[in-house]
Amino acid sequence: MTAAAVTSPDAVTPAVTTVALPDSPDLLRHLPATGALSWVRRGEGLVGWGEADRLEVCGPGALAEAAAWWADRSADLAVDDGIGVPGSGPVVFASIAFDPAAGTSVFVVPEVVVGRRGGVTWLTTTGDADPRDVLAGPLPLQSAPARLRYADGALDPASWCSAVAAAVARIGDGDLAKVVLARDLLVTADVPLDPRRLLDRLAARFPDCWTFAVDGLLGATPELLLRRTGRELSARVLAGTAPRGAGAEDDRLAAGLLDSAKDRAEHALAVDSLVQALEPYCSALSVPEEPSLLTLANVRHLATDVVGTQRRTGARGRAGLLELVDAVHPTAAVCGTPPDRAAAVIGELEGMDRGRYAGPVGWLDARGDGEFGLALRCAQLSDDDPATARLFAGCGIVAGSDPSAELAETQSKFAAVQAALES
Ligand SMILES: C=C(O[C@H]1C=CC=C(C(=O)O)[C@@H]1O)C(=O)O
Repeated sequence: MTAAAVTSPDAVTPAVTTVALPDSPDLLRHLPATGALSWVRRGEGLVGWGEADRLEVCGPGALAEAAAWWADRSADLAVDDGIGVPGSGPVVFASIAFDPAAGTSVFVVPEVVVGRRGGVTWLTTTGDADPRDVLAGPLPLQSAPARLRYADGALDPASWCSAVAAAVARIGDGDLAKVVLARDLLVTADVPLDPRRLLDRLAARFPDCWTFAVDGLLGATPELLLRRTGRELSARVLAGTAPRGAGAEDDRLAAGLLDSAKDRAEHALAVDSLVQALEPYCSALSVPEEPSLLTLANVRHLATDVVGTQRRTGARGRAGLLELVDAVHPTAAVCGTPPDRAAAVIGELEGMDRGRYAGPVGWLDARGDGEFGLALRCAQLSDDDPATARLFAGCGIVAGSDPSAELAETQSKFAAVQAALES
């Protein structure tokens, strides 16, 4: 069966030009009020806007279809790239559904991109895009909403805790080893939400995360699903979370996370799922034996940075980034172990459509380099009402998980976007 795709009707083959820009330390401030595209960490990355081309795709084979579409489109472009680094020249931003066979994945080729890497800043334009707005300098942000109202999403807290208890019982019965259960929270502001303000606040509070935006899904994710630079592949796997505390309590919580057998088991399943999927594509793969701690403003995670080299020959050596993403997603950081049983339990117990939450999000260039994170700590802005959004947070459930502790963990994770909305 082929995937159902919606593309721009009369795509032409425009010219793509990349030129150096004077240093521009705050990429996010260049974004216009609507249509923000972003992948920024510590002031480097890419922002974009406008749509030179777009693909929406859904169904079995969706990512293979998207890869063929991008190969076809990018091969046709007349490219003048005076910079020649990953992310310069033609790029496509992507936000892939958690389940690409059932949900819609979105690919956007911007008209304008501003990028920064290793202190070098550039501007890429496609077709007749007019870059004068960029060169005019950063735009002011709108003021924060005076009032925000929160409402339960699909499940209220008590029902979600029952779902966690049911998952723990399934794990106890031996049906599966781990499942990631998520919940959503609805937010309504007294004024339209300003995506630029949200991105600005997220980037300031979460410098170690990737601040992303594609087609109204905005967030700051700490988890790198897969980066490809030439034949080098890298990932940051996260699973196992502790709250932050004040003073000595914070140190105690950090030590407790590193020592927690439950969190280590939950983490190991996530690392194993990535490694097993990536290994066939690699001639070398380096996986630290012990996880490290990643400390964020709201939570701490167990983290493992994996680095590999893609095979030089054979079909797997030629696999593009989207094929690799298709192979590794969903890891047990967002789905579970074994993945098919975990996906069934998610469908049965979560009571909501994840959409693009917990799906791969990032960018890809015409050389095949790119970066994909997992869309976590994020908000889906509503198409219908610009003052409302849906926030998401999930937790890995394993043997011994306590529903009320998992509920508290979702609240700590929601706090990332809530703080950005409120400041
Ligand atoms: C599914 C989420 O987080 C994942 C990533 C890091 C830690 C996780 C955990 O400890 O449960 C989750 O696996 C989320 O933030 O919505």
